[in-house]
Amino acid sequence: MTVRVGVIGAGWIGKEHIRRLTDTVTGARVTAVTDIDAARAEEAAAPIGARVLPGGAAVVAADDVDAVLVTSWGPTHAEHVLNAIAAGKPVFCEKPLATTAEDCLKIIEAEVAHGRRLVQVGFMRRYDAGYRQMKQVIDSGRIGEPLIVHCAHRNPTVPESYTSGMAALDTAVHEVDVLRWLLDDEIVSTQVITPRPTSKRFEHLKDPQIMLFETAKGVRIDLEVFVNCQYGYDIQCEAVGEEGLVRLPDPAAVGVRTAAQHSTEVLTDWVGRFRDAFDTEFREWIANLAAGNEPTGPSAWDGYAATVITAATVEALESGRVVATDLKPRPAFYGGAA
Ligand SMILES: NC(=O)C1=CN([C@@H]2O[C@H](COP(=O)(O)OP(=O)(O)OC[C@H]3O[C@@H](n4cnc5c(N)ncnc54)[C@H](O)[C@@H]3O)[C@@H](O)[C@H]2O)C=CC1
Ligand SMILES: O=C1[C@@H](O)[C@H](O)[C@@H](O)[C@H](O)[C@H]1O
Repeated sequence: MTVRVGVIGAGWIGKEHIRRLTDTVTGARVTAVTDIDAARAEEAAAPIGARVLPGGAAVVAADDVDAVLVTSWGPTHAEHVLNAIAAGKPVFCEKPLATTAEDCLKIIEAEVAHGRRLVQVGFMRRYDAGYRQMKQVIDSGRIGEPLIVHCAHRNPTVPESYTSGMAALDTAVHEVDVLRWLLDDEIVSTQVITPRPTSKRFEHLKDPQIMLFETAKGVRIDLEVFVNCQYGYDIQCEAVGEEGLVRLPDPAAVGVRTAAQHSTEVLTDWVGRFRDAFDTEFREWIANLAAGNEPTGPSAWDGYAATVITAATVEALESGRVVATDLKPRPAFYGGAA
C-alpha cells in the first residue's frame, strides 16, 4: 500500500522531507502541500504533481491524504496535530510537538481518548546509526550503570533572529530527547552556566552555554551548546559508566595526508550530519503505517517532556537557578505506571 502524505509547511525542512518521501522512501507519495506562502507551496508541489491546498485543515481533511506531515513553524504545530487526531489520521510533527506544555497535554489527552497512537515527533537522532549503537552498548550493560554523560552541540553560526532561549528550545531539545531515550531515564532538574561569550555572536546572544541536567537515577549530564563555533557542525556525546565508556562516532570521512598534515572533513550543517537518520526515520514511519501499525518513534509524551524540560532550561538560564522539570505522571498509554 502507498501511504499518501499531506504536508503542512513547505519551508527548509518541509522541502527536505518532501524530497525524501518522493525520492528515497519507498511506499510513500506526497499528494498535497500547503504553506501560508502560496508560492512556496506551489514550488514544492508542482515538480511532484501534488495538489496545493489552501490551509492545514484542508490537508488534514483531504480524501487523498492518509497521513499528515507538519513542518510549519513551531507555534502552529499544536493546531495541525490536534486536527489530525480529530480526523483519526497519523501525524508526523517536526520538533517541537508544541511550544507550550498546555498544548502538549491537549494533544496527549486527544490521543489517549482516540485510544491508538497517531502522533510521532521528529526527533531524528534516535535513528542515527551511532546513537543506536551507543544505546545497544548501554542496554547490554557492557559499560555498567551510566554515571555521567558529556555532550556538545555546535553549529557554525546562527542568524540574528536566534535568541538565547533557542539554545535550549531549538538546539538542546535534540539532546534532551536522545538522552532520555539512551539512558531510559527522566531529566529532573536543569541548570545553565554561561562562560565568557564568544566575540563572534550577535550582541544579544548568550553563546556558548553549558547546560547541566540531572536524571531521576542520578546521572549528571553536561551539554555545551555553542552555536557560533565557526568551524563546523559538530555533535559529540560520551557516556561514562561504572565499567567503561561509550562514545558517539564522528561521521565517516576519509583521512587526507598532504603537505605534512593529516585531516578529515568536519560537516557544516544538520542536513548532512543527520541525512541517514532522517531517511531511516521516515522509512520506519512509512513502513509502520503501510503495515497498519501504530508509529513506534518518539511519542506525544516524549514531545511533552522535551517541551517542559527545555522551557525549564530557559527559566534556569534567565534566573541563574537550578530548576526542577516538574513533569506530570506519565499515563499508562505511554508506558507509565499510572
Ligand atoms: N529535526 C530537525 O533537526 C529540524 C527541525 N526543524 C523544525 O522544523 C520546523 C520548520 O523549520 P524550518 O523548515 O527550518 O522553517 P522555515 O521557516 O524554513 O519553514 C516553515 C514553513 O512553514 C510555513 N508556515 C508557517 N506556519 C504555517 C501554517 N500554519 N500553515 C502552513 N504553512 C505554515 C512558512 O511559511 C514556512 O514556509 C520547525 O518546527 C523547526 O524546529 C527545523 C530544522 C531542523
Ligand atoms: O534542529 C535543528 C535546528 O532547528 C537548530 O537551530 C540547530 O541548532 C540544530 O542543530 C538542528 O538540528
